[in-house]
Amino acid sequence: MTPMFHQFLKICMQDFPETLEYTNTDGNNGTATTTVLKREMLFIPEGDSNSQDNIEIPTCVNYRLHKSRGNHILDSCVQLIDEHLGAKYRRASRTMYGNRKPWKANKLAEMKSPNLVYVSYWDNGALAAFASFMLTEETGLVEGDAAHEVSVPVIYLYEVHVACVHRGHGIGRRLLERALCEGVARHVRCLYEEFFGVALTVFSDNTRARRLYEALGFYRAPGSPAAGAPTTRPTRHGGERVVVPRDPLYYVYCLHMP
Ligand SMILES: CC(=O)SCCNC(=O)CCNC(=O)[C@H](O)C(C)(C)COP(=O)(O)OP(=O)(O)OC[C@H]1O[C@@H](n2cnc3c(N)ncnc32)[C@H](O)[C@@H]1OP(=O)(O)O
Repeated sequence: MTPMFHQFLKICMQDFPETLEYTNTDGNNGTATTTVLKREMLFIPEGDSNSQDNIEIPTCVNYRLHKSRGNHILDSCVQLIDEHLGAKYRRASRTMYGNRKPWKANKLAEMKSPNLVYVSYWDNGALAAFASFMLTEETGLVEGDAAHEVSVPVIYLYEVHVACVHRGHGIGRRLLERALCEGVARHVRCLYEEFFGVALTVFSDNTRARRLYEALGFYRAPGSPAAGAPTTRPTRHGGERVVVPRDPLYYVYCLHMP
């Protein structure tokens, strides 16, 4: 494990709260109930279980050393992704991953990429929410870089999901805004002069998630896929028809934190 990754994990443990709470008030009788979600963190280390770099980090599950717990967390995460976006992934898998394997096999392989960090929150043993991300390098984010070749250090958000029963209580916003952007990314910014900020990929038709990202200041990255400009085509009767190109499958969003 590199000292940088170790430091990154420490920052994540500091900035993501150990519990998340929200209160629900019953509209009929005014009774308030508080739900407390408990944090569990997981990271995917580089190398195998025999690697000397494989160290125990208190309160953060090392996937290679605790495979059974790690697989339980990953399986719960992929199940939540399936509930929320399974239909989209089924349609898009071949284009996104360039093979004919079932999307879940592709997704699980991606989810085990070294240096991914998972921050999950649990409600009595059931996964309530999670975010997964990686400190990595990415191109296509820098304005004015016409060839989209400049590579910058960035926190890439792979997934953020809140189970339906826990939605609309500010959990998504708290995880992204307070913990990831104002917390982790700001702290990483202090370590890295050239650190860019946060980036992510979102299906273009996922309007709810896009609205949340845009509300937090994310914008379409310069190198993101984009719909082309509308064009006109002559009709058989000598008129003109406007052709509006379809949205791309996904957009890349980013948040620059100078
Ligand atoms: C990189 C990626 O992972 S892209 C994929 C993103 N994830 C998904 O699409 C999975 C399915 N969706 C979800 O899990 C959730 O809806 C999330 C993560 C997008 C948002 O989580 P929530 O905890 O519900 O969000 P939260 O309560 O913080 O509300 C955030 C915003 O969503 C909007 N919102 C909240 N409730 C609703 C609702 N019922 N209908 C529409 N919009 C709503 C509001 O605009 C809110 O903004 P505000 O904070 O200014 O009021």
